[in-house]
Amino acid sequence: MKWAMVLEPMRRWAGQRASLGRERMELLQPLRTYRLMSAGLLVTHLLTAALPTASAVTIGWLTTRLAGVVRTDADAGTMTAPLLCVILLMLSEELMVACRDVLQRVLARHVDGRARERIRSLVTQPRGIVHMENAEYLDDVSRASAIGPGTFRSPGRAAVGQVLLTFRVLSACAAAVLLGIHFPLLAAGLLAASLLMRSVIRRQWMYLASVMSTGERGARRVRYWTDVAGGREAAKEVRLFGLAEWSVRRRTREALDAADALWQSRAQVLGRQWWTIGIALGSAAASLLIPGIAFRRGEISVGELMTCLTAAGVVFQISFMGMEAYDIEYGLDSVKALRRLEAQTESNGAAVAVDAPDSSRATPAEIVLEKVTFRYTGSDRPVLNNLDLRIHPGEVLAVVGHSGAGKTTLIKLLTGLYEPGDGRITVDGTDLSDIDAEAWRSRLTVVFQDFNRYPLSAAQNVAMGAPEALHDTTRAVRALAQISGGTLPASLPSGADTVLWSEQTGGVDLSGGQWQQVAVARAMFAAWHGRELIILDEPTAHLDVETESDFYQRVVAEVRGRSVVLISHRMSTVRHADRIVLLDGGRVAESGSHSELMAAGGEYARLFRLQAERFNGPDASVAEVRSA
Ligand SMILES: Nc1ncnc2c1ncn2[C@@H]1O[C@H](COP(=O)(O)OP(=O)(O)OP(=O)(O)O)[C@@H](O)[C@H]1O
Repeated sequence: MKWAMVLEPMRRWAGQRASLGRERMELLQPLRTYRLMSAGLLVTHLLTAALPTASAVTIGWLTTRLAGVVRTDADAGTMTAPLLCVILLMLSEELMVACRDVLQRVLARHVDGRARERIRSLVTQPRGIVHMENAEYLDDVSRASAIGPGTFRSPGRAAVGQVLLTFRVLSACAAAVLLGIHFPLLAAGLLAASLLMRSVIRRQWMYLASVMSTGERGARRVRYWTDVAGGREAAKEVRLFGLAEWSVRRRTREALDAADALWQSRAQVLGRQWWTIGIALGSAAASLLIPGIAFRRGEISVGELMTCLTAAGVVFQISFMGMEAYDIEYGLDSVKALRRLEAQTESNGAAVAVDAPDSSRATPAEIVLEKVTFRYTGSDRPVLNNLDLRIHPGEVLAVVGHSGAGKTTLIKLLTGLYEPGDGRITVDGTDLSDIDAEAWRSRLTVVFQDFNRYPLSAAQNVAMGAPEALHDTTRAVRALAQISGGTLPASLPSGADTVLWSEQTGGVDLSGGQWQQVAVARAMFAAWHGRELIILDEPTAHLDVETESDFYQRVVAEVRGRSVVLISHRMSTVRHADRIVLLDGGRVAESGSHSELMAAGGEYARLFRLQAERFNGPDASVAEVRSA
């Protein structure tokens, strides 16, 4: 029992050391890619580690000669050789440090560049993005991507920092051996005390680094409120609603809250410094007194005294945390976050590619949703619940339903951005999860409600619908003209070449409706470039009545032959669809053509009448309903 009490902490300590060693070795892995530079770095390190010990010996030699000159009137020329050696060693040390620093910087940049590339490929992976809305995932993206010059997390600086630290320890050990020739106990004690001090300070910094790491979410909130308080996006509402002062106060409060935990931990760490100060004072006193007393007693010469004092100084230096220690701790945080992102991406399951992009298909695929259930992370309520839906090849399917019914979620499942929790989606009988995500994406196009607005020309903004055909400006302009009845390109200062970004000279910003025309033109352009499934989420929400009334002829008829999924709250937009489904309670509650659903007199008919009444009054509604 007693043995167990002693052995258990030792076992735990050994386990911690081993895992620390593994983590540190992992930091060095990326350096293997740059063998030549890494070899150069090792050479400069070896020399900079050996030079302080050599300097200690030479300073002792010089002091002995100096004492000889002073005491015995010996020829001053005897000092020339040791003096030259000291100067040469000092210059070499400076030169080596300069070379080492340059190599370190270049290597760190290379490693960071690779890490950034890896993060980019992970966060832009084509499949399964539901985890991206996870706060933990976003924390890890922030931790992993805050790298490079000017930021404190850098796997590159951590790697070169680890090499530097190893050589600093080696240099301290070499100096301890030199000191140990005369004072073995002092050398062993000083080395142990210096390493202990370093370990205590390191633990404190690790603790602070972990507090900083958990502050990512707070930092994101501060960035958000900074944008609200001073950014362009929120400027209109902030000024109109008189929110300027309030938003600045809110930002300040968020910033103080975010900093609070760190300040408290810093105060805690500072309060515990007496420990390290005590060890430092004891070590310094022993390093000066023991050789000093030995010299007074005549046990060592003045040269040996100088050698011992210089060597003790080199050993003692290891107790100080250089910048490399912070680089290691913070960089390690970034490396661990990257590993977690990799694990998360793998757990999302990279699909086996069984299908190739095929834009030359004669008919679009049949898409079937079988008993699909989906709930968002952290929510018990399924948004889609045992949903069955078949999208026939080439049909125009309208999806309607109340706000929050799950229409946009359905799109994200169809496009493979999300994966069903239960049930499955098949494309011509093949499970969507078995189809290569990128190949599937190349067969469809989507206009989301919050589509992207690129700071590019109008034509390029349209052509982003089929990036492989960015050069095809003719069709991009045609799509834009088609959706706007020719008005949009004509109204722009440089036509379709006008950059849609007011911050660029000659650039302009568009109205909400004009932007929507660009987005819909993007879908048409994509259809002309072989996309077989066209998904439009509220494509007419911002369009004027005239453009909306022509929407079907201008857009849907134009992409006939492809399957179209059309989501809209505007019944006038959806009524011409081949089939309309109404989502309710996570399932398809009604399905049929406009006239079938009107005849059935269900929820769709009620919603249609309600909208018709609003536009035309109750009488017109009756006429509209009859004619439907
Ligand atoms: N990222 C998310 N995390 C958690 N819940 C979400 C998320 N996105 C949507 N939801 C929830 O899922 C439900 C369905 O949302 P969805 O956007 O699919 O509805 P919708 O039918 O498209 O609504 P609308 O017609 O207003 O666009 C809503 O209750 C919404 O709160």
